[in-house]
Amino acid sequence: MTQTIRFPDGFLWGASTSAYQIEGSPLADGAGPSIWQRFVHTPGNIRDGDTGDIACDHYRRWEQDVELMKQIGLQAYRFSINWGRVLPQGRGAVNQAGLDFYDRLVDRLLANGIKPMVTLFHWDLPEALDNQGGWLNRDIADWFADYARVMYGKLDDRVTSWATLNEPWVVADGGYLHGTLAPGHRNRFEAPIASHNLLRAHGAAVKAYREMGGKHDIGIVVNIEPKYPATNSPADVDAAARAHAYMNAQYLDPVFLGRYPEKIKDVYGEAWPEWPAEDFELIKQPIDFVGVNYYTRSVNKDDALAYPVRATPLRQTSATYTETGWEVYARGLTDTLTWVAQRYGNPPLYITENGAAFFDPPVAEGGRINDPLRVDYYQKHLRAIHDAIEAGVDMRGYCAWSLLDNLEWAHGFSKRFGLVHVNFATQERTLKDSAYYYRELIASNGKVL
Ligand SMILES: OC[C@@H]1[C@@H](O)[C@H](O)[C@@H](O)c2[nH]c(CCc3ccccc3)c[n+]21
Repeated sequence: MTQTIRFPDGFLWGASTSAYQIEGSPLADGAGPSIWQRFVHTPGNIRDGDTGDIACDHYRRWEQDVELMKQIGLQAYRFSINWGRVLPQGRGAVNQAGLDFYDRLVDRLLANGIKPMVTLFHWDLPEALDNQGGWLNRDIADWFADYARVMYGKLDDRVTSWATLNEPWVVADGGYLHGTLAPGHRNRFEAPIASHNLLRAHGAAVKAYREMGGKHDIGIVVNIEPKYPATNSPADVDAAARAHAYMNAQYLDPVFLGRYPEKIKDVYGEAWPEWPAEDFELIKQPIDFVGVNYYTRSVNKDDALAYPVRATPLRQTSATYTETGWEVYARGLTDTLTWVAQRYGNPPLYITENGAAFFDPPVAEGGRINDPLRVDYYQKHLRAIHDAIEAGVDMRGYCAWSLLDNLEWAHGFSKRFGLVHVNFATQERTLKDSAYYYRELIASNGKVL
């Protein structure tokens, strides 16, 4: 007999997107290009040569998309601001049309009883700043704080949830170490510098918010993937510890503890710089919540050749895998949430992303899209969140990734995470079965689990 699951009163149910993945119109109405403009138009970087030139055409179809959110019954909508739409050169002159787009979107969300949850940076760095060194230039902390002040000034009278960064680990690892994401650098000496400056920029934006008298919530969004050792051999245990330090602790330790995990030096070796002490005073500005993006776990084996963590994830024979090659392992979410709670003093937590790409059947007669594997994924992971709540974790809300099928970065449009199917040829939207399931979940505050 499964017990009746109850989520806390006021638990917030939402869905997430990001600007470059859904908006399209990257240069419309005075917007300045981001580093993704050059990256996607460089042959070989994106599967099938897909780009964000149109994506979900959300820049023009945003009113229809808010209607979809209302149809699903979303209580919140997490989205990001395209920095270059608002500040075409990344600094200095404001592009009023860009600011107006987000202003109108926020008003329409609120008119529909949907809480806007704004992320200031979701990987689309203005090209003009990248031309000045981007995340490798220590001045970017000030550039980011200046941009943040523009957004606070325009929207803080209505936006009550701010996140500075989305997943600094992915930006450093993908953009500067492995080169799989914009700006496509492959340099083990650059990666820690970019990562550190991302955290400095986070701190500078939080400090700016407090200094302007901001009274709402501000936090950071990090991806966390729990790392389990393949065996209990010291070599594998240490490999998992290195992988954990690199992807997980490297970000929340500076923010909450004002220092990096000791293990990170073992990961980077000679590539790890010494940091000025005052940087940590900036990085560890008190925040109001942590956004956790959870998708999967990894089981790690010691592997001297696997740079930089010297650990290789092992495929789990009896597990289900998603289209992005991620194991479905909901227990890892409970473990992740209890780890964050215990290590950092039980801060308020939101799941800001959780979801899966599975092959979806074409739209059936009557417009139904049967996606049972995605429904199962959500059911398992929401039960795992409930287990964490029972263990005392301060869970405040959940945002599914994603509202819409969208541009899955280097995967192009080939990986569909949406609750809503998008026909990219016609831009027709169709709610998948998982959207109807999510609607029931929201309406019952999780009771249908
Ligand atoms: O891959 C699905 C989503 C992306 O579409 C989001 O933009 C991004 O925030 C996001 N992060 C993760 C987990 C971290 C990760 C990203 C890319 C590659 C491997 C792990 C998964 N996702």
